[in-house]
Amino acid sequence: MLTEANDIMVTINDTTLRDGEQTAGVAFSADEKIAIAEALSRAGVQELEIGIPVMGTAEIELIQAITHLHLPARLMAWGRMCESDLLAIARCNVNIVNLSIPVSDVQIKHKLGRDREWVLEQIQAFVPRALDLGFEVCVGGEDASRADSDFLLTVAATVQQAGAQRFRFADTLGLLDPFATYGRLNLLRQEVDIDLEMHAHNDLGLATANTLAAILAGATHANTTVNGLGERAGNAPLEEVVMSLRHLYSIESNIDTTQFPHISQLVAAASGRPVPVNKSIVGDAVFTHESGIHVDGIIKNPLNYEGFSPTEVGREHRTVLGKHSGSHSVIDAYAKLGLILSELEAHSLLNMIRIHAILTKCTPSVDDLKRFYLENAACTGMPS
Ligand SMILES: CC(=O)SCCNC(=O)CCNC(=O)[C@H](O)C(C)(C)COP(=O)(O)OP(=O)(O)OC[C@H]1O[C@@H](n2cnc3c(N)ncnc32)[C@H](O)[C@@H]1OP(=O)(O)O
Ligand SMILES: O=C(O)CCC(=O)C(=O)O
Repeated sequence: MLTEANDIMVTINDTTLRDGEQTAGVAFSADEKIAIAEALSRAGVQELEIGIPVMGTAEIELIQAITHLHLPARLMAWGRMCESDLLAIARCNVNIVNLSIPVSDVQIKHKLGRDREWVLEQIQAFVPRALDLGFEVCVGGEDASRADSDFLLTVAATVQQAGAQRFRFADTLGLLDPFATYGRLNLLRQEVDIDLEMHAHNDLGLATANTLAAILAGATHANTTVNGLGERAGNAPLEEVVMSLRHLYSIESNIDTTQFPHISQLVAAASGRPVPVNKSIVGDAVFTHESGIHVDGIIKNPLNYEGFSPTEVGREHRTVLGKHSGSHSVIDAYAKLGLILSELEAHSLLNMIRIHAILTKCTPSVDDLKRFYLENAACTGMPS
């Protein structure tokens, strides 16, 4: 049975600075990492996964630079569940350590050359050691979506018995759909009492949907990245998960969503990965309307064509003229220039606007509109 959505509390753990930076070709500078961490924390993101200490001294220094900011956000470092990574993490002042271990047979055998028993022994050995170092411990189940179902439950039970506070379910290859995600997380929820975190990848375009499904099934934490940055097709975008939770399920993450455009631009610039114009929530064009019927509806009442107000995410509606405009759009656009049109003038100008849009594939500028007005007046002999 579905959990009652309004009883659900979700903690966002944003991994832009870990999995986000793993995007091929992306490397943040120290200043960029600090600026992103500050912006996310200022917006109210509760947890940040900020790096991989075993990468070396430079990375540890960067992680330490962020811990020294004493941000309100709780900080997590990532490592493999092995000696070298735990020793490196021990040099960092983070609150939470994520110790990652493959849990699918394919990775246990073909990546590590080990067996299931070894995985359970590692968990039993390393979780207490990380706890002794004073960290809150999350065990990252890499490739959990391809793990044998019964073994995954044994892993989760072992994680709980070992004393860890959280198990991260990683759909490492982005292979699940929301129904399978719900089923997997629901079984885990019944097996253990510890926190569960969903880490989704977007290879099939389902990262947000799978993250929501995991939360409805009882996941307490959602791993996200700004703009959906991350390995290959990326992770679940922060802005999509937060807005979907709010608008689909009335689950409030207490994040200042008006900060999304700023954070998105910051990450886009630092990563060199521009935001597609049609990217939900933060794309440049997602609150821009051209179609005549839509613009007419928006002019009459924005509720006609908005699922949520763009002001909620620090944006505003924009209407433009083009091939699909109607006469109301034209009258409105000219009124904004102080020119009151008759119906007849609006229709003539609409024809000129359509021709312009077809020839140039651009919306007309203010200068174009003024020129069309004068040309139309000259043709019809009307006073301009
Ligand atoms: C799904 C994920 O996103 S996991 C996170 C992936 N992120 C990254 O890899 C980014 C940072 N990585 C790095 O800087 C480097 O890969 C390091 C420092 C972690 C390791 O570097 P190297 O020691 O040179 O090893 P390399 O990366 O070539 O190979 C990975 C090794 O880790 C092992 N490994 C992988 N996962 C685990 C694990 N959870 N526990 C233990 N060992 C692991 C592999 O088996 C391999 O070791 P092997 O040669 O003994 O088989
Ligand atoms: O094990 C983890 O913490 C998750 C690692 C990861 O990024 C993934 O599996 O996609």
